[in-house]
Amino acid sequence: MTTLLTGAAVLGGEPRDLAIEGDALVDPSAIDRDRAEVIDASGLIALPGLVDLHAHLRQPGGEQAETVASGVRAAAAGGFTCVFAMANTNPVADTPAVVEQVHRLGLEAGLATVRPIGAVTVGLAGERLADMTMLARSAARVTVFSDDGHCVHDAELMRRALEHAAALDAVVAQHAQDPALTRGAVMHEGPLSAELGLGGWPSVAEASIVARDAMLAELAGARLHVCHVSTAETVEVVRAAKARGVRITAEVAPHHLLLTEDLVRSYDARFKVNPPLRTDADVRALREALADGTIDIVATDHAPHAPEAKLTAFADAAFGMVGLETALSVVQMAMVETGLMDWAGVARAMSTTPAAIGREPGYDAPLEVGASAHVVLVDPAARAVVEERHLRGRSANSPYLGRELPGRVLHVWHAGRRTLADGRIVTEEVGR
Ligand SMILES: NC(=O)N[C@@H](CC(=O)O)C(=O)O
Ligand SMILES: [Zn+2]
Ligand SMILES: [Zn+2]
Repeated sequence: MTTLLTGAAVLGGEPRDLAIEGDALVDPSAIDRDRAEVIDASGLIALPGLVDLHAHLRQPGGEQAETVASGVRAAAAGGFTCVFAMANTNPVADTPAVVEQVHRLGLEAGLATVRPIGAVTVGLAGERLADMTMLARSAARVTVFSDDGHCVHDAELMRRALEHAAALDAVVAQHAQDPALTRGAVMHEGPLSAELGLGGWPSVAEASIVARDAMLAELAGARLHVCHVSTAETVEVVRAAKARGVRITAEVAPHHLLLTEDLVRSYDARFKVNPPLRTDADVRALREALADGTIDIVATDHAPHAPEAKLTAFADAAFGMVGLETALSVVQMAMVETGLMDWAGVARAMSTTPAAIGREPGYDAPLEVGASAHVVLVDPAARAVVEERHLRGRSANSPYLGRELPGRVLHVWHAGRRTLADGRIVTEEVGR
């Protein structure tokens, strides 16, 4: 079966045709056009399948909020063809049994590749290292390790984790949050937290851990990845570490590129996230850092929560927001429509580079003939108010409900198989 996509602006550039045959992109001039399914892609932008290095799929243990199967539906709806699943499940993904279970659930669900992230420490307790070598050598071939949700706070443990990771060509993804500086913290620390009477999370609690970890990574000769950078101070630390030649990469979550702390005035727990929404100055610094490459990638930190976890007082509610379905639209709004980044830059930040960090093959030659057919067609001119029915995962804790966002993901192919058609999930994929 051959599919011909005609006239798409490939990576936002000049319109040309793309052809998908089997699991690969082939030369459109070399196919039998009479036997191909033709999709008119004029006016649409073709991007490579998006890769999310940071999503919470909640299975095992949190199935009321999300499952691997529901998570990949949200992923496909958002244009993602590969999702790295965070380790803070119950049980924690600190053994081959758990990472292999998540990996297998991903294969059963289809729609996208699911790559389990392994825990750094047993039970995410920060006391002793998980058997990282066993996780890397398991059938799930773990390449990213993270205690996300918790900071690996003990410097000696972090040093050893980085040394193990270096030996495995893996990366440690740190949730940078000094626990002592953030006790009781539920929002950004500043005049607004004082006014609202809510515990404050100071920027230094993030930047200080990143500074320490950059030095440890340099010492270990290891790769360090910084999860969800949220402040201007952290951007400066990452910039300085890169200038020194430290092997450091960093991600920003879409919500930190668009939303600010004033939303917390509503006391609506949809706006409660860790790290918290920050200030306008932070948003500006994060956008500039993503545009200039100081921040390498966008990762969703998709964090679904059941309604009960959010329908409480702000201080008691769970941290986290869903983000797979809306990520590309938010990046279009914050980066492309502001002129800070072109679509080729978006493809780098949301596909090529996260795949390279996670050692996921098939994304290094986006949309070139011979490459794996991970393809997304986006209508950049569409605009829509986000409603619950647009969210395909199990949870609806989106900060964008009721807000208009640009862009619509229309079609997705994962390794040549259609996973989204006219914005609808192609369910034949499920169960293959
Ligand atoms: N981001 C969040 O606010 N929450 C995440 C944990 C995390 O990413 O730190 C979660 O697992 O719910
Ligand atoms: Zn985190
Ligand atoms: Zn997270």
